[in-house]
Order: sequence, then structure tokens, then C-alpha cells
Amino acid sequence: MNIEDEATIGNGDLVASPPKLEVPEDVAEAIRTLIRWTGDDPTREGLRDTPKRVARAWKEYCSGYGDDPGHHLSRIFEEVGGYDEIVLLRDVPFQSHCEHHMAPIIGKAHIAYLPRNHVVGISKLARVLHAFARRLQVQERLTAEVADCIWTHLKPRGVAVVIEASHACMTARGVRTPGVSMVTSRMMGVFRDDERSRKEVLSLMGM
Ligand SMILES: Nc1nc2c(ncn2[C@@H]2O[C@H](COP(=O)(O)OP(=O)(O)OP(=O)(O)O)[C@@H](O)[C@H]2O)c(=O)[nH]1
Ligand SMILES: [Zn+2]
Repeated sequence: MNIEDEATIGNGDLVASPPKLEVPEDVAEAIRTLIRWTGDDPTREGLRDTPKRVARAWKEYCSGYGDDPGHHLSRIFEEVGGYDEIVLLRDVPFQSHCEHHMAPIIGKAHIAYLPRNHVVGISKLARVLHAFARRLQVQERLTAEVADCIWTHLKPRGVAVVIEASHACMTARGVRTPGVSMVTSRMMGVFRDDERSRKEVLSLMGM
């Protein structure tokens, strides 16, 4: 193995870096046009490879378009020792981009459900979140899509999704107001209909 072709991951293991995606010329040219329009010279040394890097970065930010969120919930576990209380994944960090400015949305999600007959592997809830987040989004739709997906595929007794996020289009440009976070929630089933259940899940989320 050639050490220069490898990338080191957190636990010290070496993994092969993926092959570089081909960037169509019209995509690279669009980015050169943007660089020129904002005031720089896309032919100067430091910017020469930037259009391809930017294009590949955007494919990565938007990789959710190639990811079917419901597919992650297809493997269920029926035998969970009669567990019938809330399952909550708290503080799941995510990144998305707003569809208005294509600026970063950085936040965390709390995803809970009350199982009916079965559960899913807990990582799958985070996979569903990322499949929707890695697209151009508004936070309200992201929140609703995650909740609806769990509701449809798991048919649980309740789903609660709360997302807190900071929008770079508000902090780095425009109104330029740092430190603001937007909070959105979607409650379904018992979490919508029963106040005690809603209070319980919100309290477990630390709200
Ligand atoms: N509701 C909602 N609004 C968002 C989200 N992301 C960005 N926005 C807002 O989308 C709005 C777009 O408003 P416009 O007036 O069309 O765009 P703009 O002139 O760039 O607005 P400013 O950001 O106020 O400068 C802004 O108010 C943004 O803050 C989101 O996830 N949800
Ligand atoms: Zn925006």
C-alpha cells in the first residue's frame, strides 16, 4: 500500500481515499464565473484547482439526493424484551445548506419515537437525518421530513423531532446576527395528542 494514497481516520486505521469524481467542464466554468464576478481572477495559481474542489465539495454537501432515507429503516428488530418506552437519540450533530442562500445550517437534532412492536438500530435514526440534511433545505421541512419518514416506516405510537440550528445566512451575511439559533419541532401520534407524553419527551431532550 502506498502511504500517500491513504487517509488516516480517527482510530488510526488507514483507509484508501476514494477516487476523485470527474467534474464536468460547464460546472467548473460556472464556479470560475462566480469567482470572476465576486472580484478575483480564477486563472491565478491559488484558484486554478478551486472550481473542481468546490464542485466536489458541493456533491458531498448534497449527497443526500442519492440516499433513500426510508431504506435505512427497513431492518427492524422485533425482540426487544417487551421494551415499550421512549427511544431518544439526543444531540445528533448535522450540517445542511439553506435553499435560499446555499449557506451552511449547522445544528443538532433530537429524534425520539415510542415503539409499537419493534425498534430499529439506533444509528439508523442519524442516517435518516443526514439523508435529508445533505440536501438544500429549510429547517422546517428537514424537521418534518425526518419525523414523517420514521412515522411511515416504523409505524410507532409517537414520533418527536426537535432541531436547533444556526444559519450562516443570518450570522455571516444579511442581518449578521451571530449567536441566534432556530428551533423547530414536529410531534406526531401520542406526542402530539397527549400532553404528558409530550412533556416527558421534551424533558428527556433537555428542553
Ligand atoms: N423559515 C426559514 N427561513 C430561512 C431558512 N433558512 C434561511 N431562511 C430565511 O430565508 C429568507 C429569505 O429572504 P429573502 O428576503 O428572499 O432573501 P434576502 O434578501 O437574502 O434576506 P436576508 O437574509 O434578510 O438578507 C431570509 O429571511 C432567511 O433568514 C429556514 O430554514 N427556514
Ligand atoms: Zn439562507
